Amino acid sequence: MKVGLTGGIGCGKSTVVGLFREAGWRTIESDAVVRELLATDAEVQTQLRARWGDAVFSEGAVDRRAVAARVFGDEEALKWLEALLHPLVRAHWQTAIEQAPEACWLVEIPLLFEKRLETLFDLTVCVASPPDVVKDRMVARGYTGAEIAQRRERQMPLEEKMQRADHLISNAGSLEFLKRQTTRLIEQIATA
Ligand SMILES: CC(C)(COP(=O)(O)OP(=O)(O)OC[C@H]1O[C@@H](n2cnc3c(N)ncnc32)[C@H](O)[C@@H]1O)[C@@H](O)C(=O)NCCC(=O)NCCS
Ligand SMILES: Nc1ncnc2c1ncn2[C@@H]1O[C@H](COP(=O)(O)OP(=O)(O)OP(=O)(O)O)[C@@H](O)[C@H]1O
Repeated sequence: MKVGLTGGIGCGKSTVVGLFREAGWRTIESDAVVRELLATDAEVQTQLRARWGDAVFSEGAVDRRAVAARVFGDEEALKWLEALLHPLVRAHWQTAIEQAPEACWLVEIPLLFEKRLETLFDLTVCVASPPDVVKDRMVARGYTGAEIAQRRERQMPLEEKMQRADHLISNAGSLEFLKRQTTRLIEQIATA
């Protein structure tokens, strides 16, 4: 079973991934794979340095905030970064799944529908939170309102993701509420 998980920025994707993992699922988070590539992949770092120089490095490591400032307001720059990273991210999760194709896999992909990857999965799940709730949670994590808005503008509207997904999880309330729905969904998938 292969499930693709998506949702808007800060809607709770990573939290849902953690709940599936606790339930014994194998999980992959695209955002975490990207962070790993930026932190450790020499070729990716060489490409970033060739494009933006030392301005996107801090003490030898990629400065993600500096990269974000360059790409989220510049469509061409974002396209370039996506072309560099997306094939590597996709190869990462496809290779992992190939090694245990019969296992239950949950793959978190923020741009699941934007990049038309949904056909690669048996089921899709969207986790959704209202914009004001997202803002409070993301500001608490150090993002500014402008940074959140810029990322959101680069994504399909959340309502459309919700309509396209096979299952919806509402993360408008407490963590307990989120956990109850996710547990119920995991049971439903297991017995389907
Ligand atoms: C620009 C980068 C360095 C900023 O890193 P940062 O740690 O601040 O953000 P993080 O990676 O945790 O992403 C946070 C959220 O931003 C949104 N986001 C990230 N990349 C994109 C994108 N290409 N388009 C739209 N939204 C995006 C997602 O909702 C994501 O969950 C990083 O997001 C990046 O390299 N993005 C390009 C690769 C990509 O498309 N990743 C997302 C799916 S594979
Ligand atoms: N129901 C909730 N109640 C309180 N805090 C929550 C709840 N759900 C998520 N959070 C917190 O909100 C923040 C965003 O959640 P999470 O990281 O799971 O979202 P995400 O969709 O993966 O975010 P991103 O788009 O940045 O990758 C985190 O700090 C998380 O701990």
